[in-house]
Amino acid sequence: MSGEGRAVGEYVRDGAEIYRRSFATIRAEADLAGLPDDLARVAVRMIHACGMVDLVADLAWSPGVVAVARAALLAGAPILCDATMVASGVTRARLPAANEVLCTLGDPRVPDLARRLGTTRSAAALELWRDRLDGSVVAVGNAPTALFRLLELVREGAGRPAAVLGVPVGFIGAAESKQALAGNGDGLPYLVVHGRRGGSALAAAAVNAIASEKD
Ligand SMILES: C/C1=C2N=C(/C=C3N=C(/C(C)=C4\N[C@@](C)([C@@H]5N=C1[C@](C)(CCC(=O)O)[C@H]5CC(=O)O)[C@@](C)(CC(=O)O)[C@@H]4CCC(=O)O)[C@@](C)(CC(=O)O)[C@@H]\3CCC(=O)O)C(C)(C)[C@@H]/2CCC(=O)O
Repeated sequence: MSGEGRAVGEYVRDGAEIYRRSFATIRAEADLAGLPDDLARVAVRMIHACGMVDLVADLAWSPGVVAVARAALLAGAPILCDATMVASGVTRARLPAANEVLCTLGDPRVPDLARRLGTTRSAAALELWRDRLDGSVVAVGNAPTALFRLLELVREGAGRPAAVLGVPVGFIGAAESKQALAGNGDGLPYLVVHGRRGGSALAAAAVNAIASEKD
């Protein structure tokens, strides 16, 4: 009923305290026991971005992926993002080497490329990654077709990312693209959330956690 319930004034206003309590709640409720320590930190931040403590059950990763991705960022690797939403979510102040954060989806050449290649704009945008792919950290949060295309590019020898954070969301191709990444026979380091769940916020949260040792 309107006018009843908690008074509007009673809520936590201290940002640091909100983060502290959130992370404590996640650590109390999520089953992080099976995760390496560095990945547990990443998982906490990803759960923080989506509110689902059971996300851990769908995580899959290649051994050492967090260390590999962090080393690449420390060495100045660019972060290649499928969606501007992912790129916008990356906290620049956390990046260890003022890393470039690149999303080519809005490039004016992309609509024509997509028509010519008969694919989505998200996948066509990766054609403009060719000279940046080697040693990069790739974050796919939205588009399954981008993740599929990335794997094709790697197969074609276009370049080899240092690590791929593959968490596209959705119903058509999302689960399959993540299975393809996790099953890649190219030894490409990866982190995925299997199934339909994912999203730009999760991809950005993973980058933010890997980028900095601060919570
Ligand atoms: C099929 C697509 C899906 N999009 C999803 C969810 C969201 N997408 C948003 C927005 C704003 C954008 N999505 C595009 C990437 C657009 N989405 C697609 C495509 C049609 C194909 C991608 C694919 O299947 O691989 C794609 C267009 C394309 O040709 O590539 C976007 C570019 C469309 C546009 O506005 O131009 C745009 C991204 C903009 C950017 O950030 O750079 C949503 C915010 C939806 C909304 O607008 O309401 C939402 C965001 C989800 C997120 O966390 O990222 C799905 C569900 C992922 C879906 C793919 C799978 C499916 O089952 O449908």
